[in-house]
Amino acid sequence: MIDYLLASLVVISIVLAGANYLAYRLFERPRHALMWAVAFSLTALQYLINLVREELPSAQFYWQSANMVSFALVLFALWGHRERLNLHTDWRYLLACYTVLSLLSAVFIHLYPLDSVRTALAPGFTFLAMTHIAMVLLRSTREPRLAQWVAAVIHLLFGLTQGLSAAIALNLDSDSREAMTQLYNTVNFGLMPTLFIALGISVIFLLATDLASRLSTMALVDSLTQLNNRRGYLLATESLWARCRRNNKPLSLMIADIDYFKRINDRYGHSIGDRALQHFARILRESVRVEDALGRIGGEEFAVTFGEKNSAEVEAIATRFRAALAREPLCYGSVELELRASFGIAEWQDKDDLASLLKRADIALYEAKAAGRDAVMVSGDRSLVGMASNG
Ligand SMILES: Nc1nc2c(ncn2[C@@H]2O[C@H](COP(=O)(O)OP(=O)(O)OP(=O)(O)O)[C@@H](O)[C@H]2O)c(=O)[nH]1
Repeated sequence: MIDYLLASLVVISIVLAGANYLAYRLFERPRHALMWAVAFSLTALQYLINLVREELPSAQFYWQSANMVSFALVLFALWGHRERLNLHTDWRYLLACYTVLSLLSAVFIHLYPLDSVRTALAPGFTFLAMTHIAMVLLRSTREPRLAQWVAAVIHLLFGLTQGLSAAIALNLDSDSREAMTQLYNTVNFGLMPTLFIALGISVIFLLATDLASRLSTMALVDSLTQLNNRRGYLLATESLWARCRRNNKPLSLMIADIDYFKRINDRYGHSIGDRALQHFARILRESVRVEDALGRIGGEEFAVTFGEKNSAEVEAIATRFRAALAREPLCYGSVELELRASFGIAEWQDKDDLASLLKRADIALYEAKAAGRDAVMVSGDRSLVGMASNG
């Protein structure tokens, strides 16, 4: 019966290792997925060692190998979680931890054979590591929170079961050895497999939700400048718009378009053109507040929506931004490029919807370009009247 259970756990561990490895290969190669793949492979090995226990050369060999594999798999699992949350982990510290634990295990198997300690070492360490994982997951501010909370609770439950195993194991050398062995087996083979499977699923759930949130970010963010793309910008603007409307506050929109950008591409090549876009985006980001909605809405066209600001205030921001552009030319190798841009600004009026506001800012931009470029134009009442009647 126990052999069947162990064989199933070997297969399940291999499946979980494969799923993690696939996640690693198929999507941007996150290192933590690879570490978890190694951890689950080692878990498969550990269950296999248990399965073929009788065939091994000696009990000491069984205990030492089972313990060493167990320490390694737990360390890889922990490392993977820390890596996923961008927490610095010194591998030398992990190696030192592994060496000390393996030596301790050897001492209690060979030098001072103590059933209780050699049995308790692995679950005791797993308890500490799982508690640590649960804590870092709970403290993490990374999205998605729900998947992390689920994983934290399961890791904590798994850790507590391991802690219970360790506590029972520490009493193995007492008078009630038989009862303790029975209790130890009940926890290990009754409770642990279910929690182990739940833990494996929670890790896959973490990878899947990470992937989903990465994909939705990619759908809203421009990969070149890391600003919102047009869709992301419109979404951000809609929520800003709703807030300003609710609070009866002004809202203004600015479109900025780099002048003669085609010439930069033609003269210096596309990669310098890309750098110019990144340079422009960085200065623009630094010129606005985090709460403003900012995005790259076309090739060399950027837009910012300012909550609680009227057009005169935004005009002043545009002027400051132009000065920053002049102060900070793009320097790349021998190339030194001073970027210039034209700006169209429109302030929200009662009859505006987002499309008409954007259109008015666009018309003002067109006027700035027509007036010779490197200029800021604010949408006037005349165009406002025209837009409002359009719609
Ligand atoms: N390097 C680079 N170029 C891009 C990208 N997206 C669009 N472009 C180029 O941007 C240029 C835009 O050219 P135009 O629309 O004529 O604008 P312009 O030369 O800035 O002229 P004005 O706006 O009238 O001052 C085109 O040559 C596009 O190929 C990009 O992601 N990277």
